[in-house]
Amino acid sequence: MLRPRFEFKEKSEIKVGDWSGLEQRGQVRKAATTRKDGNGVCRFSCLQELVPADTAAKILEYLKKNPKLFSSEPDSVDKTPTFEFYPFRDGVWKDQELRELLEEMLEARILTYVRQRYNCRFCAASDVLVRRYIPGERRSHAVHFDGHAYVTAVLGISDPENYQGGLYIQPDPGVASRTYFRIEPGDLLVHSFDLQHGVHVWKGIRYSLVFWIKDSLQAVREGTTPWYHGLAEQDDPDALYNLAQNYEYGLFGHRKDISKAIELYERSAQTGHHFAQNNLALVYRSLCQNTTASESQQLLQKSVEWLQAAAKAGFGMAQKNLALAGHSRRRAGFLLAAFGVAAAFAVPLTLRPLRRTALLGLAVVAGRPVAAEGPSAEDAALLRRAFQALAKDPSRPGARDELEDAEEALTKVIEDFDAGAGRQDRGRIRMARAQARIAINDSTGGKLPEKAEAAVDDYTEVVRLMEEDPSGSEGTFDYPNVFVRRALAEEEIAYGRRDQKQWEAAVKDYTKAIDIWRSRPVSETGLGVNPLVLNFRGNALSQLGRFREALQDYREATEIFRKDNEYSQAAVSRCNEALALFGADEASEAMAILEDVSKRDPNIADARVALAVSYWVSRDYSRAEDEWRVACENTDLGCRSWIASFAERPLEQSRWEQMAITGASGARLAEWHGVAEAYTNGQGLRRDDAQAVVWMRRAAEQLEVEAAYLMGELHRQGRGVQLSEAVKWYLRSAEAGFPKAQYTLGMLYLEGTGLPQDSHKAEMWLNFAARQGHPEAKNNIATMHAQRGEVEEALKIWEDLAESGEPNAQCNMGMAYLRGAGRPHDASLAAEWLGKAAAQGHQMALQALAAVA
Ligand SMILES: O=C(O)CCC(=O)C(=O)O
Ligand SMILES: [Fe+2]
Repeated sequence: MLRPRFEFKEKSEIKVGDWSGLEQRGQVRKAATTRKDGNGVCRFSCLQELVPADTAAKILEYLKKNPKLFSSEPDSVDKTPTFEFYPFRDGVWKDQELRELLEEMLEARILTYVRQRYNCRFCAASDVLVRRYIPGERRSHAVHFDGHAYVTAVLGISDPENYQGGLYIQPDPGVASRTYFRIEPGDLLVHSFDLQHGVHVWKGIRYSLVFWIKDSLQAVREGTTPWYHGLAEQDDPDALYNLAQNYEYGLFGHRKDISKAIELYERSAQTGHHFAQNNLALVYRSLCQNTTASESQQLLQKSVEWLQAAAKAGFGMAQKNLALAGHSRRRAGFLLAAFGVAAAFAVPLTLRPLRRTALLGLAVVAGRPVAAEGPSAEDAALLRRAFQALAKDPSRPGARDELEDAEEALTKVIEDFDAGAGRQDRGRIRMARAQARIAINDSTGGKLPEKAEAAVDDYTEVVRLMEEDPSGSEGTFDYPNVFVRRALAEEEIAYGRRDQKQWEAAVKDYTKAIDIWRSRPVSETGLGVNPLVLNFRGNALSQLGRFREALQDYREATEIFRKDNEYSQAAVSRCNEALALFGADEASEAMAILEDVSKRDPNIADARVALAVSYWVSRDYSRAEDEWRVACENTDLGCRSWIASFAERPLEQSRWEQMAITGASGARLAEWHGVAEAYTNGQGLRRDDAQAVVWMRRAAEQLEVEAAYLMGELHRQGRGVQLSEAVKWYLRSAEAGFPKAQYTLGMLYLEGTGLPQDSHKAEMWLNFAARQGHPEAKNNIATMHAQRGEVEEALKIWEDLAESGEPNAQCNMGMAYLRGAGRPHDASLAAEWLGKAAAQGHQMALQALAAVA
């Protein structure tokens, strides 16, 4: 494909020291300008063969011969490896070979030219670095400014015939304004700190050599950026932005000073600087944590407004952040992790259990069984299919048959495999069967409560397995989750059989989970009590008429949601609180809360629904209908049937009255519970999701590699992206070198989900991800080696992973030493590794350790 190329219009002969040749000059207008910033153009130039082409060739040869020079340390910005190498750092040469090739060139030509052109007599080089872009590794450097360098010079060393794309400039916020430079080996491209640029190598191999130059030797020595101060005073938008960043992070000799950063970002953002707008939005958002609820709301408002400004201008990074804005860490991870029933399908079910199942069969070191026989090939295939069925949308046509097959298959695997399997694996398969059973019940609209009962039995068995070894299970995140899932299954029985006792069982299980969360310091797990589960317990307590206790749960949930800036979730909790207040005969307080909620956030359908019910009961039909209408504009949840019930007013009146405030609130709450649950499962938030998808897609279309990956994740979270589209974006992101996308794509090929099953491609992508340090990909690759009897390769990877603390790998190392498989037998090393794995709750290691002792 042809990428638009930047064409230099001005060309002239110049002399630089002993060199004379062609200087090409170009310029672009900047997106953000002020009157005082030198009329808003950015100039740059390219010197043809300033460095002899054969020197460039020698450099390239040296780099290709020494791939180890490149660091695979993660980038501070996107956390994927940088693949950069610094032969010259902070003014000091580190690599003799390149010094010999470059030192003279740097002094006599590069710096001489820069001093001339940029009118800075004392310019000095601070760093020289090499970047490489090769297949499987990162292929892009997102659009940016070189904030730490006054001037940057890029020396071409790869033949542009050997790659597509490369270094581009992007004058506007949007990707459409991108044009690529063609840089021949030996050519030097020179630009200043205010050039918006990036790199995307579409195909082939590219190495580049970058010189970072500061305006004085002192700035090099001290690692500072003095040129911004004067420019910022003149309101130069780029200087303001770069300086703000220095204050935000405490970089380049600046002490960290958030208010200073905000002041500078604001000034830059006002001029239309989309980077400043984006960063400012993120700073505002991060400040929410330490303020009161109302201040938080204001900050969030400002944050979203700036993101919208930049996103609407077409800036991909801001579009991605805007898509993420409604969903903080707790919501995204927490909500999905905590649910059984409907959200179970939103959890990235496919990959995790599959990885485990892969490991199940592969729990071998050197081809020998560790603690268990793997499942037979037939059973492994059954497992795979069952997990695939579970990962799909349960409301699709034909789901029920597939789910029943899955239940049957999992039952068979349990029968075949249980005796030999480790405790964790037995637990996993039962969790999956319980999920299948719940899904079957759900697919009939709750008409098969016996399936929910059978699921409860599965969860009970999982609890038993976990409790066989409390030290191993208490530490895992799964343990409280099993109780939550069992409670949700009990609720299904309660509905299906109208069995009040089941509500008590559910309360008990929620309590167990909540108590476990409470007993764990937040500093350790980073999670604390799941506020959604507090809501669930509140609902179950309400079902039992224990409104006072329910109130406490709802109020605590509200507090937690507010701390997390989850205002719409907090509003749902407050609606619940209001309903419990009705139940407790505190109608006026309840109404006050509902009115407050709907005033603050008119889009919270929950409050409208509750208000409608209240008005209805007080026979104020027209206000009731108004509230309903607004509610229905915000959710299509059951609205049609409810709207219909308005039409049959006389008939339905008694039903509403039954649900009424002073009457049998149980029934009303049951109805309500359905609404609330649908909300927390994300269905009621469809509008937000739609927005998120729209912005995320735009960002992905701008080749934001993370946004492309996140499009796939939105599919997995069941948030409005089709599998076929998700696969397309995973592929794009993976091809651009994003490790998480490479891993996911590998797993999709392995499973044959959304793509034809292909184990070669699977291994290729997993390998790319593994080479970039993705731990789960490394683990899977090691397992694949072990399966093929390539013991040494497997152990090399496991050793590395084990040292970084990965428990599976630690267990495998322990077993290798224990068995003398691939490593000399060594009981003490074996005990050491097994002990480390066991300390992290690794079941197999615990068993092996017990056997050793
Ligand atoms: O690879 C290149 O040509 C330049 C990379 C770049 O922009 C940077 O490292 O800041
Ligand atoms: Fe750069």
